[in-house]
Amino acid sequence: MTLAFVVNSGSSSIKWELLDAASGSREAGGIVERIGEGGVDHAAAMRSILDELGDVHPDVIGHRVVHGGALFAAATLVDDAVLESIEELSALAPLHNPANVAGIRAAREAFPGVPNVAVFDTAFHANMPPAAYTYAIDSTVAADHGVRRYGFHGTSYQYVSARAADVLGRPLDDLRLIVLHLGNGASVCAIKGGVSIDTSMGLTPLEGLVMGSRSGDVDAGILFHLGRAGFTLPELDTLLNRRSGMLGLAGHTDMRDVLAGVTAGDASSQLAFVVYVHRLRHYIGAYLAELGGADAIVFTAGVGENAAPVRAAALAGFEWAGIHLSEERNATRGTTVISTDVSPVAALVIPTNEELEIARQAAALL
Ligand SMILES: Nc1ncnc2c1ncn2[C@@H]1O[C@H](COP(=O)(O)OP(=O)(O)O)[C@@H](O)[C@H]1O
Ligand SMILES: CC(=O)OP(=O)(O)O
Ligand SMILES: [Mg+2]
Repeated sequence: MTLAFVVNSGSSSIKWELLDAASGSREAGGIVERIGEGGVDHAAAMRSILDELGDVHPDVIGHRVVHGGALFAAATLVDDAVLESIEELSALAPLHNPANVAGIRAAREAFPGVPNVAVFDTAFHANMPPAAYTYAIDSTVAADHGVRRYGFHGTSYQYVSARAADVLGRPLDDLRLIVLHLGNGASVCAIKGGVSIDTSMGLTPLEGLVMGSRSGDVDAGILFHLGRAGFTLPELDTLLNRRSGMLGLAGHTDMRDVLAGVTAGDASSQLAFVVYVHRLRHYIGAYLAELGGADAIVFTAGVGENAAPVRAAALAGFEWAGIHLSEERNATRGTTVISTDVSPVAALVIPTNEELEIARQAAALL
């Protein structure tokens, strides 16, 4: 048994678990939400988690670190130099990396001598081809400032793609998968033989899909237009990262509220829903082209695992590509295979487990 303490620190929450990395058996766990509201910061949240944890002796501590930049292509044992690099990458992920650094500092202090491992969201995408990760801007400016596409949610993609191969009973090496990680932050990944060949998030976790409060893809010209109208840089950052997406369109970040609004006939919720789905379909089509067809389309994370109407709308009319959804299976909670028996492309719902994947990768470095 390898007892792992896992800290999954997001922009506004910390999920934690104490588990056996070998068996996956969970000893304790919890979540602190709404960090940043009411004076609670990530350091205070970590102190309350450590209090709740009490007198335990983990063999290893695994941390989700969102941005590893071009420096980290795999999970890494944390020393002072690594911690400093993660801190320097905060410029590329200001909502996430400072929280990850605070979590690592608190864990080192609470458990002296226990190894800490950083597991990066970006690592899974480290082998994307240049055609997918290069922005067509002045190459000197891009090189000087680390401006390229990195991609995120990689720990989730790694876990879910391996599970998809289990479900399909085929080796991951042979599979073309389109995985949609639809949480509060959301992205999609084209995975060929277990390798990410493209993903919708870019330099930061802002690009791509419509999210709870993030816009996803927009014309960069919008920034100049609003800048000339007097918006400051921090205001533009807040606008696109915190006041856009479903919140900006419908007044709710939570898909449950948007779906309730759709049912109640609320016009702004209906618009938010069709914009959200339109973007999903855009990427499914693009990744079908990039992969040369798919063996499975996989839904995961809060929205992907729970919102049947989103899955149905995302895959409607894709029969031409061999995707045949079973309405009945899709509507039945807890069903893994939601395509029909004759569908050439499988549609799957696979709950993600970033904590278990982090525990395994952390334990593997001991
Ligand atoms: N039953 C449900 N129906 C629709 N959406 C849901 C349901 N349960 C959760 N969600 C959505 O999942 C989101 C959270 O997903 P999660 O993967 O936990 O996100 P994150 O890790 O980014 O916080 C919520 O914002 C909510 O919109
Ligand atoms: C990278 C990212 O968007 O993370 P989250 O979904 O936890 O906000
Ligand atoms: Mg998440």
